[in-house]
Amino acid sequence: MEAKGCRYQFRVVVLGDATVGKTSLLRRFVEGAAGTLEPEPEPEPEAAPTVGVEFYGRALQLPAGPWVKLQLWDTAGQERFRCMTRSFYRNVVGVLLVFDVTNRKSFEHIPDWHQEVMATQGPDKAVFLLLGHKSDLESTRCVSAQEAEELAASLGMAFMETSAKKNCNVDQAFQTLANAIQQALQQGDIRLEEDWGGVRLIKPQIPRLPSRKQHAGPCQC
Ligand SMILES: Nc1nc2c(ncn2[C@@H]2O[C@H](COP(=O)(O)OP(=O)(O)OP(=O)(O)O)[C@@H](O)[C@H]2O)c(=O)[nH]1
Repeated sequence: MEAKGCRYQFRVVVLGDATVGKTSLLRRFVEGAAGTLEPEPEPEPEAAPTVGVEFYGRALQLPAGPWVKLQLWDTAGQERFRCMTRSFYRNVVGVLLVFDVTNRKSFEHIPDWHQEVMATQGPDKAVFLLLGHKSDLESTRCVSAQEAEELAASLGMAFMETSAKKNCNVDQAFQTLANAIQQALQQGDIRLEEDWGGVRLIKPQIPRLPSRKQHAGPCQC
């Protein structure tokens, strides 16, 4: 992950039901940055379910100027891993809540995911963004953008639609979340705290000058 020149590290968790596309979204975002020659690589059709938590990273430049390092935690959507994934909620500043626009149940579970994080973190610690994923599957869609927007508004967050398959809005989603975190920091809604890993300030590395021989000054004898 590019760290040079980064001023902050934001820790972000991606949550949502199994198979909504969390891993594909993250991979698209991270691998997109590596400059692949294929403009539209297909998400792996037989993508294996995430076991526990996996980590990704990418640096982003904020419109205000500074670079941020995004540390991204991909969680397993399956219920049997919930105990493990829950332990990661406290130390995040950003949460992407993902549902699949063709899977009604995954949309209905969004308030539960939101509540899980709130119960661990308390209010005002994290910035949330709701994502309706697989927007390329228009013919089998069963959640409209309007009702998703209404849910997002009722939970106090923004909403976007994404597709890893078509590479639609993927970078924009992470950029939107990072900008909102930066604004919350600037306005003092989120504060840096020593024992909290959500936001870390990255101190610029000052190059060490070669040590010079110490002169003891004029001889005293
Ligand atoms: N059509 C379409 N399919 C997608 C998209 N993103 C992911 N998929 C497919 O959805 C399935 C599940 O994707 P994953 O990324 O493994 O989903 P997940 O949410 O990480 O799943 P868990 O690890 O079990 O929680 C795979 O078959 C992907 O190829 C997308 O944008 N469009």
